[in-house]
Amino acid sequence: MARASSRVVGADPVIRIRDLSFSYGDTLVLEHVDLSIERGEFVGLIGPNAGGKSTLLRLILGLLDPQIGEISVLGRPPGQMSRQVGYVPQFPSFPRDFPISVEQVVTMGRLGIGSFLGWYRSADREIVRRALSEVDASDLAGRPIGTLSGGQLQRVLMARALAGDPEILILDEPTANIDQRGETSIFDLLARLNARLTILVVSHDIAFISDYVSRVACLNRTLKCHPTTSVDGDAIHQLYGDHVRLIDHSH
Ligand SMILES: Nc1ncnc2c1ncn2[C@@H]1O[C@H](COP(=O)(O)OP(=O)(O)OP(=O)(O)O)[C@@H](O)[C@H]1O
Repeated sequence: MARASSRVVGADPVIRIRDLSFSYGDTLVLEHVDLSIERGEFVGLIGPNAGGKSTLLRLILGLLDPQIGEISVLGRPPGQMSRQVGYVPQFPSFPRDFPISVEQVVTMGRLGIGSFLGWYRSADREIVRRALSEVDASDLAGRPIGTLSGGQLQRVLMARALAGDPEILILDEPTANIDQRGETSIFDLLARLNARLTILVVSHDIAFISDYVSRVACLNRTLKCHPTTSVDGDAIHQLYGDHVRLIDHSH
């Protein structure tokens, strides 16, 4: 099993968040959040339900605008850098007979990048083929998207994000509906991708992700960062009570 990245991470923030606060109406969801993620980092974002994790991701993706504070992605406002950010959303599901193949889903990751007309077409197909191969899903290319298992679907959605040739990969609970073997295999794949991509992944499973990530950001309206070495069960229970899943994967 791959373990936390040993890459040298320099002072080159790809995501910088300063004093960010965000409310939905009267409900304050994020308060004075500061976070700087360096190029090459593999950061786990954890926290209780409704702690604001998905909201923070939406702000980083430029789908929401900060009301107070600043976010920059690769030195620019988030919405301007969407091509450089690959996103794998939470719990997607498709009806079994949804008439789109895996290859077509991954090709959507090229939308807005190349033209699908003329000579770009074969280049796009080659990139899609490579993305599927990188996530070990080449054999799924012709399958209808609705017939995949949870783990297969996650890999395909990762391929879709990779097809856009991003610098940053953001995943919202990629293993929420997957058994432990599938979870290990997805995180081994992320560890491999971390050789060339900065990764931010939301998870509830702190014990598991500690083996992979270099840093854990704990979000419960406010945010605290910990190096993985200092995150233990007691620390997490003090912060969140029983809301965060702690699983011993050593068996
Ligand atoms: N579009 C919205 N309008 C109003 N309130 C919202 C909206 N989206 C989220 N919320 C609320 O904001 C809070 C934070 O939600 P968010 O989805 O960011 O948390 P989360 O940490 O991702 O939760 P989970 O772990 O359950 O996915 C919750 O109370 C949620 O109900």
